[in-house]
Amino acid sequence: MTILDKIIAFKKKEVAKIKADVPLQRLVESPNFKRDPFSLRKSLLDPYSTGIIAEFKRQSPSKGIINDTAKIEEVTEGYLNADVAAQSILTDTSFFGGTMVDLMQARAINTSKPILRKDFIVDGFQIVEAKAIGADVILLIAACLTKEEIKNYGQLANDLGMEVLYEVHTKEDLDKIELENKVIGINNRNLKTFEVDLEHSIALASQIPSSCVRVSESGISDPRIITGLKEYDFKGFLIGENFMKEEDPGLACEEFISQIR
Ligand SMILES: O=P(O)(O)OC[C@@H](O)[C@@H](O)c1c[nH]c2ccccc12
Repeated sequence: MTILDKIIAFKKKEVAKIKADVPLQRLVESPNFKRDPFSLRKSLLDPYSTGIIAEFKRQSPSKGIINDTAKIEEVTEGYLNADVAAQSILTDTSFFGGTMVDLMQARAINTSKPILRKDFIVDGFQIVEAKAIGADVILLIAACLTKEEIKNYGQLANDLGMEVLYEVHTKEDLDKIELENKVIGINNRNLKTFEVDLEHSIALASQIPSSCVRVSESGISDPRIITGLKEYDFKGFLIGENFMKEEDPGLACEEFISQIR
């Protein structure tokens, strides 16, 4: 059993429990439900966009604790000051140490840029929940969903006015998605082995139609990597640990961005 299988099995139980406790109606009545989500696609395609999607991540199964003192409000302010294209916030608690409250607190401060709810979506309920906590974008990880689930969950997110970042790591993942006009994130990290390989991502990028917006995720720690990835038409760059490992992630992000302008 891989760690990804373990996470998904755990997630399914967790969601079943929350679903039994929280009526959908309560989510729909949340004030965030009325806001018009920001578009990740638009933000990444803006000619002045830095393309950086900066993540708030306290820990991960592969790295253990990354930062257990950073405050979501301060990091959000720092990332916005640094001029990120979007924020990504882990809401999984058991494996990544994030919470839905983190996202809600970030939303209260972030009134201009898209927020991605980074979690393992295994049920439509989590998509409604994402909207209720103030997310603009959800992540759908192709490796842990069927073709039908990807289509249905993508449709549900769009019906709620949200966008989807479709995450792939292999050609099989890509084959499960109706690719046209989608925002596709190539995860440089294999979620089954934790191995990071940028070359693999670049090779996979050639299989993605030009109507898609390409995002490169994970293991990016050097501004020169961004320059290289731009040559392969990547428009978004999802960076977590490289910022979060610093005491002041917002400042680290600002310094990074000053080197790619
Ligand atoms: O910290 P990194 O190596 O910069 O990676 C960020 C992000 O890509 C990574 O956290 C991630 C990518 N896909 C995921 C799916 C679930 C949880 C986390 C992730």
